[in-house]
Amino acid sequence: MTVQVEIKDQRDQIPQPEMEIGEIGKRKKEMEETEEGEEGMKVKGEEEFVCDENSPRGVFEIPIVGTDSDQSESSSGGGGDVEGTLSVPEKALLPAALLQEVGGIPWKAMIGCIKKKSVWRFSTIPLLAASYEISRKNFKRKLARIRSADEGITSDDIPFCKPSWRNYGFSELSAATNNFSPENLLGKGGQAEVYKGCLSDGKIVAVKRLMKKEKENEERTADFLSELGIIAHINHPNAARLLGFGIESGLYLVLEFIPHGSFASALFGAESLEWNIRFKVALGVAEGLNYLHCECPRRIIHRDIKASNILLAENYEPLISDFGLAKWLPENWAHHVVFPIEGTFGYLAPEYFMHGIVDEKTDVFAFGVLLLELITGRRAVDSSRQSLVIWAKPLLDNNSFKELTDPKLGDDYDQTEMRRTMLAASMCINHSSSMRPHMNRVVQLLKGEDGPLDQLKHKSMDGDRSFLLEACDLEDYTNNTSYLNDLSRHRELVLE
Ligand SMILES: Nc1ncnc2c1ncn2[C@@H]1O[C@H](COP(=O)(O)OP(=O)(O)OP(=O)(O)O)[C@@H](O)[C@H]1O
Repeated sequence: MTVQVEIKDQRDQIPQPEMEIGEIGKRKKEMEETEEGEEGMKVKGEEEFVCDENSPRGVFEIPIVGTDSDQSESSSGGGGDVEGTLSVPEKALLPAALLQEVGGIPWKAMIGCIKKKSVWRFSTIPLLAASYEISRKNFKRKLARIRSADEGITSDDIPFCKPSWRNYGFSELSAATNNFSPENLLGKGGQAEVYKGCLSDGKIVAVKRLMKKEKENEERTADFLSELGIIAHINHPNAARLLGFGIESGLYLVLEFIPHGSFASALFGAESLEWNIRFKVALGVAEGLNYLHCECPRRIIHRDIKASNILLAENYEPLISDFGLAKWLPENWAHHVVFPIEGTFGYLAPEYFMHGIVDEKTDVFAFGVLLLELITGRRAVDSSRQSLVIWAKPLLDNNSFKELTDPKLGDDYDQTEMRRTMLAASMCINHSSSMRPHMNRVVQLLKGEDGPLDQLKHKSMDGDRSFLLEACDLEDYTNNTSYLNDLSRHRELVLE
C-alpha cells in the first residue's frame, strides 16, 4: 500500500537535531493552529514558504553528452536550446550539453514545465498578492542557499560518459508491448504500469508508463524528469538499469527486463523461498543502498525501499528499482524535509512519517523492515494492519530466534547468517535515526567482516559504546509508547 500524506510544508520549521521532540510537536501545533481555516499555507510574518521544487532533484544532473543518430524520430516540439528558459545561476548548474537540444528531446519545454510548476505551486498559496513577491524572493534566496550548499560539486565534477540510453518513439514502444496489451503487464504500482516489451532488435525490455492521473501534467513531468535524472547516473550491479525513455504520447522509462519479478512475489508466494536467496537479497540490497548513499556521484536517498521494489535478476541477484520518490542531497545537508510524505506504510521511519525528515537513515529503517520480512516471511503490514516492526521488536529483544524465523524455512538456513541478519534488522529499525548504522556497517555486519557474532555480543556487554551497542538501544521500543503513538498517529493520517 503506497500512501501519500499531505502535510503543509514547514521547511523553516525543520526540527533541528538538538530540538526536543516535545518542542517539535509544539511548533508543529503552532503551525497547525496558524493554518486553521486556510486553504493552504499561510505566509506569516517572517515565515517563509518554500516549495519542494527547490529541493535537490536528479533532473538537473542528467549526464547527457551526445546524441544518438537514431533518436531523431521522436520530437514533440519545444526543442532548441534551453538557455532562454534558465537564469544565469541555473545555467551554471547544468551540464553544458543540456543547454542544447539533445537527441530531439525537448528539454527546453520539459525544464520550462518544471519552472512553470514552481510558479503554479506558489500561485495556489492564499494571500497571493501580498506574499507572492516575498515568496519569490525567499524562493530565490533558498535556491541560492542550495547552490552555495552545493558548492564544491559542479557539473564538471560529475564524470560524464557517453550514455547508452536513448529516446524511444511511441510507435516503437507500442509495437514492442503489443499496444500495451494487458497480457504484457508485468506489474502495476501507485505511479506506473510496467509492460514487458520486445524491441525490433529482439531485446526484451520493461516499459514503465507513468500514470499518476490525479497529478497535473507539469507535476508528472517533473516526477518523470526526477526519476530519469536519478536513474540515469546510477551504475551498480544491485540497481535497475535504464535503457532509455519515451516522451511521446505519455512518459515512459525503458528498463532492462528483470526475469524473476519482484522479491515480494518470490517471498510471499505459495512456495517457500530458500534462505540462500533471501540472504543474497539482504546483502545485495545493502550493497546497492551503500552505493546510493555513499559511492555514486550523488548522495541518493531512495525513500521507497520495500520488497516489491526489489527485482530479482538472473541468479536471483537483487536490483533496487523504482526511483520515483528518490531524492539527492548535497553533501553538507544533514537531512532534508519533504512534503508530501510519500512512501509505503509499514516501512516508514518514525522521523519521516511524523516530520518529513529524509536522509540515509530513512532508507536504513526501511531496509531493516525488509530484513524482518525475509527473516519472518511476514509482510511489513499484515492483513489486519499490524506492523511487523511492533510484532518483531520484543522478540528481537528477547533473542526469540525460533519464533522470529519463518516456519516455512524449517531448519534449512545458515544459523550464523540468520543471527547476523536479525542483529542487522534490530539495529536498522532503531527508533532513533542517529542510532541506526550506516549501510557500509550493515554490509560489514552481514558479511561477517566485524568478527564472529559472539565477539560482537561480548563487545557490547563489555560496555564498549561501539556502534553495535548504540544501535541496539532498544528503549524506545521496549517502552513501546513512543513508536506506537507515532505509528497510530500516522495510521490516522493515512486513513483520514
Ligand atoms: N525492469 C523490470 N522488469 C520486470 N518487472 C518490472 C520491472 N520494473 C518493474 N517491474 C514490475 O512492475 C511493478 C511496478 O513497478 P514500479 O514499482 O516501478 O511501479 P510504481 O508505480 O512506481 O510502484 P510504487 O507503487 O511502488 O510506486 C514491480 O513491482 C514489478 O513487479
